[in-house]
Amino acid sequence: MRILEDELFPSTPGKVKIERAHAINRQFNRCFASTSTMFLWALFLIALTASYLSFQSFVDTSSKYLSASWGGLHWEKQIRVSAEVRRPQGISVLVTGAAGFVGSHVSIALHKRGDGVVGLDNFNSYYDPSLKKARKSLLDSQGIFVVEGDVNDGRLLAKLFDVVPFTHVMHLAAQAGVRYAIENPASYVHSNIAGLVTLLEACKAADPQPAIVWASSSSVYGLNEKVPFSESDRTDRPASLYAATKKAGEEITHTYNHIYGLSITGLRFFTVYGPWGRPDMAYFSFTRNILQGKPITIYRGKNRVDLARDFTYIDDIVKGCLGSLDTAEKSTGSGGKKRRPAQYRIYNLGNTSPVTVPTLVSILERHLKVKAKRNVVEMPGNGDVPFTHANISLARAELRYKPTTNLETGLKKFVKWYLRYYGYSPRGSKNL
Ligand SMILES: O=C(O)[C@H]1O[C@H](OP(=O)(O)OP(=O)(O)OC[C@H]2O[C@@H](n3ccc(=O)[nH]c3=O)[C@H](O)[C@@H]2O)[C@H](O)[C@@H](O)[C@@H]1O
Repeated sequence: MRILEDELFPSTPGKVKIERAHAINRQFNRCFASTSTMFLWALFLIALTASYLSFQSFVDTSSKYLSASWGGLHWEKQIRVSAEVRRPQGISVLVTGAAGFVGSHVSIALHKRGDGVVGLDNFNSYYDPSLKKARKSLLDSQGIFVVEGDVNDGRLLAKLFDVVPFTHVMHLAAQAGVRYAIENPASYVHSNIAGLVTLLEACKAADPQPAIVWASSSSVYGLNEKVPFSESDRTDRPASLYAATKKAGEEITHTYNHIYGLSITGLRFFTVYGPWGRPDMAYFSFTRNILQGKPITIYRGKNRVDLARDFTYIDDIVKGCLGSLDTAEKSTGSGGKKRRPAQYRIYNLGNTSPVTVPTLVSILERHLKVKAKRNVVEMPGNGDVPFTHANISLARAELRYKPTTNLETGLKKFVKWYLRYYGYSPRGSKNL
């Protein structure tokens, strides 16, 4: 091979002898012949790969189409039936995050009073999806249809508005949790910012445009120290990325209200708890650990001050959500333009009586009849704030919001549900 190379590419051009030229020629022809064979083989392989890839993408596309969890006449019929209003002056509501904690409760409350409800949920695995599926089964059993899909799916949203002229959207789908933002920041941007914008785009384009009520958070008050927190207080110092995305949501919704005339109400929820709650929250994970005899970690603030939260019971929050939907004015835009200014509101939905975390644990111990193994540590700098406390005068005046369940009573109901749901016998030992 080296000889051939030397001959074909002589170091001194023009020194190839004539008699050797034929030999070179023969070798060159042989070589060319084998190169062209290789070339043909290469072409064949490329063609084979290309056809394999296009076949693969065809299979992908068609299987996506065939296995798509939405679409089709039967699906549309289910949506229409679920969205049917069964009372005079009733509303038809698209509830995002319907298999979530607040979403499932709100959906049931709306359906019970005769409003039309269609749920949307992506059933992600931020926490045990089997709990979300169980909530969905509960909704199914009451005749509420939940579409499996993401708020980032603009096509799906457009289709839903195509099938039903929803009067309202209750937007509760979000990446929740204050401290998880350290681990997975992108999920907050994906759901709380990108997802919100996709939803607002769909609402803007819908005809008629729905009125939107959505979940902001008490965490927007961040490092605010003025208590109780009022809607007019500063919210420009968030302490976590979660809070920052909720604050961004308030600004983004304002923009859509201003430009497109969407009627928008933002609700700042204060640490909502109760039956069918979220396993990532302290009251829930404490209960699990206490029952399993595992230690719980209680964070403590600077100078050994206990952390406190304005824990708010789910039924009170549901009343606040329904009050917001009922008082929401119509959106004023169409075809991408607003005809006149539309309603824009923000409310605190809290309980107005903060309780410290150690007190929360003591209440749980009483209801569970088990002593907790307390491990008190200094609050890590991962987004927590020392306390929350809602001023609810505005919601009281305008939504007739009036919380009635204190932490003692609310946790009793939660524990009752927890023991039953997870199969504990009345004596406290697990029934599995
Ligand atoms: O009100 C809100 O804005 C927020 O309320 C909760 O956030 P958070 O108040 O942090 O609720 P938990 O995670 O249940 O924590 C409650 C308290 O327990 C403390 N904690 C939590 C976990 C733990 O292991 N130990 C512990 O002491 C926290 O520091 C906090 O003071 C929700 O998780 C957020 O989605 C919601 O937006």
